[in-house]
Amino acid sequence: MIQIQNVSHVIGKSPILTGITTRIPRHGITALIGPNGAGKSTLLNLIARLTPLQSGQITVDDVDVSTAPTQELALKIAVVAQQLGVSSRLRVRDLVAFGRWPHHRGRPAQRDEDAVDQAIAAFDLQALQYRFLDELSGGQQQRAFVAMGVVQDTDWVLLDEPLNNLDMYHAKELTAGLHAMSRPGTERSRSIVMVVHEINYVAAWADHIVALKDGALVFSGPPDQVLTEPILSDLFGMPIRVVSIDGKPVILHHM
Ligand SMILES: Nc1ncnc2c1ncn2[C@@H]1O[C@H](COP(=O)(O)OP(=O)(O)OP(=O)(O)O)[C@@H](O)[C@H]1O
Repeated sequence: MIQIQNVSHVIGKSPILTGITTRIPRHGITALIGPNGAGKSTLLNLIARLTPLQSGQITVDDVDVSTAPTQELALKIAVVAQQLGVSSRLRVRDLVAFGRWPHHRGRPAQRDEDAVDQAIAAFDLQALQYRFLDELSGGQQQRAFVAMGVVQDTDWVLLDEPLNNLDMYHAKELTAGLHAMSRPGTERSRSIVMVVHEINYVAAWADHIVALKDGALVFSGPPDQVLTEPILSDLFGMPIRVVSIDGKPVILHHM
């Protein structure tokens, strides 16, 4: 479980997050939702210690992220931050293999190569694995970065907008793949925390939702409690309808 206790964050004099207290359950997919600028990426980066915590406390399975040794954290949490342009002449396979670094610390063994092979296959990257990253489309790059996060073989995988740039087929394949690997009871069950804007993917695949607005926690809980017309309309400041098709919620927001 991730426990977030009274976390606040400021940049300069601007409050970015205020007094966030919530829990993210082990296993399953947790979606961080909310409008642009709500503080979702900031919270994800604080959990992963990409941004130093200013106040409050965050523990991941009882490990305090502020004080945990880097190696311990790297074996517990993988993070795929938003990709803001890739300039490097790095091949896809080399990028994915970076995810194994916390395990081999510079001396890759056969099991590391096997893990890289598996991740490359799982994210449909075989045909692209020897291409340079700057020769890929945005969606192909996105899949390579997610594969690098998953190959790290951690209990927790944090992803910032992993569906960015993906076509419908690959968005569904990626989400279904993350969902499968997060089921409790499977051999290597991960807990996935991801920032998602595509609200119908949240409705279809999330097990738990954390909703933020203006740096504050608006709601957290299971989808059937959060994905309601009043909560979503208030969260995004627009009229939103929730209908049921084949017993599943479908969110209409474009009319
Ligand atoms: N380096 C920075 N300097 C100043 N303000 C920042 C900085 N980084 C982020 N912010 C501000 O912090 C707030 C939260 O940003 P954050 O990226 O966490 O939001 P978000 O919910 O992930 O948004 P989005 O959906 O647009 O990705 C925003 O108002 C943003 O402008």
